[in-house]
Amino acid sequence: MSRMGAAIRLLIGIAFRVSPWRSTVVLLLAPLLGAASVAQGLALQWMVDGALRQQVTPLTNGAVLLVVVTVIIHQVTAAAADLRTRLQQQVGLEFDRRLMTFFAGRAGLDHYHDPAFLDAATLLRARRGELGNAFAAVVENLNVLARFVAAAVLLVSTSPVLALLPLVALPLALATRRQERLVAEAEHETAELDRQRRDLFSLASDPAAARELRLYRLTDEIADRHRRAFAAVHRVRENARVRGAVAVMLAWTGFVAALLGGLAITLDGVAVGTASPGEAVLVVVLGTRLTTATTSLTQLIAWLRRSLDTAGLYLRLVGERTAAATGGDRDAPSGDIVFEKVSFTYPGGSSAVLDQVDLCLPAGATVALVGANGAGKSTIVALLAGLYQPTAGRISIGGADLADLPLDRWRSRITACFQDFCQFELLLRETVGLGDVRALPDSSAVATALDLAGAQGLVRNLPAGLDTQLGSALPGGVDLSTGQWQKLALARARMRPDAQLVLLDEPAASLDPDTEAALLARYLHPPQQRRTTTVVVSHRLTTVRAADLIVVLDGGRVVEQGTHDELIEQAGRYAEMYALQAAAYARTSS
Ligand SMILES: Nc1ncnc2c1ncn2[C@@H]1O[C@H](COP(=O)(O)OP(=O)(O)OP(=O)(O)O)[C@@H](O)[C@H]1O
Repeated sequence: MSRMGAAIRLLIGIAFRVSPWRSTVVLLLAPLLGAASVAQGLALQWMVDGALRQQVTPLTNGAVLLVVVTVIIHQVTAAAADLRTRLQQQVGLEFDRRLMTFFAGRAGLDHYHDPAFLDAATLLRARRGELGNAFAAVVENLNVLARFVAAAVLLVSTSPVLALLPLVALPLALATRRQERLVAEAEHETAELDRQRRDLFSLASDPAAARELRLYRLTDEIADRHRRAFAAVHRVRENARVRGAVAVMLAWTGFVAALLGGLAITLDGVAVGTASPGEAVLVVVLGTRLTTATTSLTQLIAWLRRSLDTAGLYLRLVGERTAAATGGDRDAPSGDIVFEKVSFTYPGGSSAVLDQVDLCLPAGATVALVGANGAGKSTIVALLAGLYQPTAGRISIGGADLADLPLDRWRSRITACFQDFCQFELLLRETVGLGDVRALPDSSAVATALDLAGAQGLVRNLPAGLDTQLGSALPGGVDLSTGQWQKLALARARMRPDAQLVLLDEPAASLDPDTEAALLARYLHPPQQRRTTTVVVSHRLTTVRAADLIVVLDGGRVVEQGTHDELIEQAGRYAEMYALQAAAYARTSS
């Protein structure tokens, strides 16, 4: 109940924040309209009794009341619905804004490893449209509640026994509530399977997978898995719906029986003269109203419950995981970046992928991280970017613990080209300029960044130069090769020329050898600029041999480090890998 209360408070709070006056009007009008509709029954009672007793005053009063109430209800309902729809959209928009900030604004990536988070996030993404409607559900329920109360009050004035009639709706409401709860539980229970089903759908419709799906003829296999996942999800959810429906049906039977009983009592009263024919009309009208109100109530309660469940999901997801504090304005001091006994296990992982790493990245140096697949190179890059926190040990920058530095400030001092860089399908100038949002409108900064990344030639060949729309799915959009996208990602990383730390994770994986050589020459033999520390992850040892420091990782440990010459001299792991690569290169080029 307290969760429901919190969800209602959240919805009403947001509505008042986005539009106080609309919220006030909508929340006041809903119960007023509900109560006013019952007055139509009263008007009919006056008219019938007035006509039978041949009294003009009650007849006229009844007629006037009926006309006025009907017109007011009609006009005001239309206006209130308009206001409510607009408010509903505003509330939905506010939830979308909050969710985007929540998902994209979280400091690290830990939550993406948490299955419970992923399930809740998938459910919330799929049902987020309901958050705006949830406010409407609250309003409509207020309206129906007012109709019930007003009907009960009027029925008491006729016969106290009849006042019990609205109470018969209670089991119906409870049964409907139970059905919704069962369905919601089934949805939570099957959330993971449903997420897998959606992933399969995305896989089948994702252009990135299109080639392999066709080549390996996987479409049927994927469709089959999707169908099986759907059937399993549907079975559980349908089962819950049917179990709930049985109770709802029984409650309806009870309600209809009570309604007929109430009518019989009143008609009996008319027959023996203890009730007027007008009162019988009132009971018929209110009984009909009660039936329609109950029908709406069952639907509305279902709607309300589901909406509140979605709002509760939002509260659980967002409320319990407030974004890590990134406040403060302390910059990282300049100086060496030092790993002291750093160990790391991915959230939910069972074994350490970095094991007591001791490492010094000298300020201003270019450091190459090399090693076999899975050695831990990208994990070191992720820790340096503050995307994860070490499980043990500490990373310091110029002596200051990275864990104590405001993450936003630290991130503003670094720049990166990640292994799985993002293909922002925007105007080319924006795709690059996003590397420093403040400089986004600055064409010369974008041009310099492109130049530094060796991507000016690419821009010259595009129809609208910097203003070319990227992404073939967009009208007039141009798609690029993976290597060209990578050049733009590298240019993006050049938008912060005064960065303290540059992270390049396989920056040349998609580049041709000439471009790669030219690119790495810029990083490995930087001009006078020695304030920037550069970390390059690469498998191509011939291209990183000029680095100031080469760090060899194996199984999450640093096994060797030194300059190229020193490592060759040591005749260890690096020398062995280097010799193998050089021999392979000599074979392929001869
Ligand atoms: N997101 C993740 N969740 C869980 N484990 C991960 C994740 N990313 C990497 N790992 C594990 O951490 C280990 C180190 O991975 P990492 O990506 O750092 O290696 P790498 O040296 O960069 O490899 P590669 O050369 O293949 O890019 C691997 O064993 C991998 O299975």
